[in-house]
Amino acid sequence: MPIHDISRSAADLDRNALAADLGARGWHLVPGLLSPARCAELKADYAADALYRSTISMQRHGFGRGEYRYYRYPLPDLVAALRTAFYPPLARLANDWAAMLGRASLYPADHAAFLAQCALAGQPRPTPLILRYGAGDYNCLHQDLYGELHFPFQIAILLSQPGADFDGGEFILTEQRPRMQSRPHVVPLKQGDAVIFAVNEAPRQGSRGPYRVKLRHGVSEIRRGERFTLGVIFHDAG
Ligand SMILES: O=C(O)CCC(=O)C(=O)O
Ligand SMILES: [Fe+2]
Repeated sequence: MPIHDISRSAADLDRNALAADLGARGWHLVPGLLSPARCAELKADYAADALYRSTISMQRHGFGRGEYRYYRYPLPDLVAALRTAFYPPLARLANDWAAMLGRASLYPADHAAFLAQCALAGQPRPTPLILRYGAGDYNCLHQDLYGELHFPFQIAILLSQPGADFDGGEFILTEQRPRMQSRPHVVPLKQGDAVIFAVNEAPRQGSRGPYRVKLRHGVSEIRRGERFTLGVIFHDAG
């Protein structure tokens, strides 16, 4: 599968819009990152057991309702390409955020170096995953932290077509602001669109200096049909 267009999409990211969107609301939309054909291929491979290291029933864990599967190493080329290509521009912003939050610059320039840090920190297991929801399923608001070491941004790509393959199933993001009520976002995703969002916290500039907001994401109930998502998380798991 040719993957050069994934690198081009990452290189074409509008850095200013990325920083502005993530800073102001915690998410940035990348329309049409994956073609319908690629979405179809990823969905068809949901049944290919050899590709996955584990399968999680969300209901059993109290995470909601639905199922997801973690890919094993070596990742499918496309999934690996997404991580490799989108990491560098996001790492630059991650280091800017770390500075704003008063931390030392932590993230190396390329993803392989960051994965080596994860492995050294006892987090060697791959985290990219594919999620499948049917009617009545949903994903509770959560954060994908898999250990001490985490990268501040992740990507979710909608593989199904809203209105055709499924109804309902909106991608939801909430910002919990200190001593204030939480602010909800519904991210308008079409098939193949990607949302880049903050994993844990985001720095904000207040009138009395910088403060932090906590972010969580989830999916509202799928009312009809079947909905698949590809989740690209940059840190590995313990
Ligand atoms: O299905 C979705 O849109 C959300 C998936 C998710 O929680 C993730 O990619 O981390
Ligand atoms: Fe998630």
